Amino acid sequence: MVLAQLGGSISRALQQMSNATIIDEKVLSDCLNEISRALLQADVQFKMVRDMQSNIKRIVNFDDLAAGHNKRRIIQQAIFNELCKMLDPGKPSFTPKKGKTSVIMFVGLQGSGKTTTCTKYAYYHQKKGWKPALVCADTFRAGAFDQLKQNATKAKIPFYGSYTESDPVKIAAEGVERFKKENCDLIIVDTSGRHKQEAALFEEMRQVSEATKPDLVIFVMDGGIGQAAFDQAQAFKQSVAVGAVIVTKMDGHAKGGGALSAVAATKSPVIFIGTGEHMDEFEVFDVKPFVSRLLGMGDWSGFMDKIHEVVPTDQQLELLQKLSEGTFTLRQYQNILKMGPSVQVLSMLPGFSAESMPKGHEKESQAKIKRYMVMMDSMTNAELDSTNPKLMNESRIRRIARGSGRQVSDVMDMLEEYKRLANILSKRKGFKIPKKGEMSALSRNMNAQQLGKFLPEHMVKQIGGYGSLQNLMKQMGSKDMMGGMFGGDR
Ligand SMILES: Nc1nc2c(ncn2[C@@H]2O[C@H](COP(=O)(O)OP(=O)(O)OP(=O)(O)O)[C@@H](O)[C@H]2O)c(=O)[nH]1
Repeated sequence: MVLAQLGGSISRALQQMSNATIIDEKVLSDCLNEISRALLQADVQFKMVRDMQSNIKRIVNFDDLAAGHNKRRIIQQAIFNELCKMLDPGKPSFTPKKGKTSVIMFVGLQGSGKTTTCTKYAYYHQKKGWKPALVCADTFRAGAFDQLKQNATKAKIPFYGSYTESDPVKIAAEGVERFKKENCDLIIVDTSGRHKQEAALFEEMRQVSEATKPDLVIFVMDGGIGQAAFDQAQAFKQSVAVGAVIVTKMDGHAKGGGALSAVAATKSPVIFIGTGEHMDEFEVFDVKPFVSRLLGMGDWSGFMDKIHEVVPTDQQLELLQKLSEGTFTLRQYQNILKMGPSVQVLSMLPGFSAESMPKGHEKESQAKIKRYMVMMDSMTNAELDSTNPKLMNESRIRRIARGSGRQVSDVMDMLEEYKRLANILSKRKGFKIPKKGEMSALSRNMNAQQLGKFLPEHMVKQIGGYGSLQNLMKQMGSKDMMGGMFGGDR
C-alpha cells in the first residue's frame, strides 16, 4: 500500500520538525516541502498540494505567534486539519435508512471494480440486517450479468438482470420496481462501464438515473488511477449527481492520492474503500481516523472496534497487554489475523506505520490468512501461549502440518512470518493500557493527561504534547475515540 509510505513520509517530516530545537520559518518550510513531496508522489493533485501548503503557512504566521505559543502544536494541528479538509467535502453523503427503501446507483469506468463493489456494499449491509437487492443494468459488457449473478448467489442476495434485453434503462427500471414491491430497503443498480469516458456512457447513465431516481449515486474509482482521477471524477459528476465515492484496490499498488482528488472533484466524501477481491475486503472510510493513521497517531477507535468484533472477550485485555509489553505470542498473532491482514490492523496502533512492517505482509491475502488460521487451530494451548522460540521443534512442526493437512514448509513459513512480526513488535512496545477497573470510568471522562498515561512518551511528544492530544481528542470526538479505545458506550 503506497499510502502507507505516504504516512511514513509525513510522520517522519513531523518527527524531524519535532526534533528541531527552534521551530522557525525554515523548519516549517522544510517540513511542508517534505510533506508536499510525499503527497505528490502519492498522486495527489498539484493544485491541492499547493493550496494546502499556502493555507498552513497562512495559519502558522510566525509574526503573529507570540513567544510561548506552542508552534509545534499549532503546526501539527494545522497539518491535521488541512489533510482532513482535503478528504472531507464538508457535507456527509446521503445515508440510507434500514427499513426504508433507498435506490443506490453505482457508476465508474470499466474495470474500476464497480460490479465487485456493488456486491460488497450489498453484503456489508446484509450482514447488518438490511434487505439489499442487486440490479444489473450493465448490458455493455458481456458477462457482467453473470458476474453479478454469481456474486449475488454466493452472498444470497436477490438480483435482477437479463441475458436478452439490451436496454439498460428498461432493466434498471424493472429491477427497481420489482424490488420496491418486495420491500427491499437497499436497491443497488450496477451500470455499464466503458474503457474511457465517452458520450454514450454518460448519456446512458443519465437515462438510467432518470428512470430509477436514485437517492445516492456512488462513483467507484480504482485507487491506482493516479493524476487522472480528478478529470475522471469531474466528468462523472457533470453527468450524474455523484454523492459519494468508493475507492477500490487499496490493497495493491494503489497510491491512493487520487482519492483525495476525487473528493475535490465531486465534492463528495469517500465512504468505503475496497481492500481486496474478496467480499469481506471492504472498509468504512472515516476521515479523521484515516488522517490520524497517516500521521502515525494510530486509530484507537478502529483498532478497538476490530478487537471487540472478532477477539473473544476473555482474550481482549490480554492481547492489548501483550502488545504493549512487546511480547507477541502465536495466540496474539492468531487474534490479529482474525482482525484482518496484520499490516492493516497494526497500523492502527500509534507509532506503527505499515512501512515498518516486514516485506511481504502487504500480500497477506484472505487465502493465506485462512491457511494460517487452520494451522494455528492444530496447535496446542502451550504452543499458542509460549514465548519460548525453541519450543517449536521438528516433531511439533510435523504434527501441526499433519493435523492441518499442510506441508511442513507451510508451517515453517507461517512461523517465520510470526517471528518477523514479533521482532518488530518487541521493538515498538511501550503503549500502556488501563487496568481493568479503570476502563469504564476512563472511557467517559478522560482528559489528555489521563490518556497520555497510556501512551509512550515519544508518542505524546510526536503528537505535540498534551495540548495537542487534548485537541486531537476534541477533533476526533473524545467519546468516539475513548469509547472505541476502552470499550465504553458508543
Ligand atoms: N485487489 C483488488 N481487486 C479488486 C477490488 N475491487 C475489484 N477488484 C477486481 O478488479 C477487477 C475488475 O472488477 P469488476 O467488478 O469486474 O469491474 P467493473 O468496474 O464492474 O467492470 P465493468 O463491469 O466492466 O464496468 C476484478 O478482477 C475484481 O476482482 C479491490 O478492492 N482489490
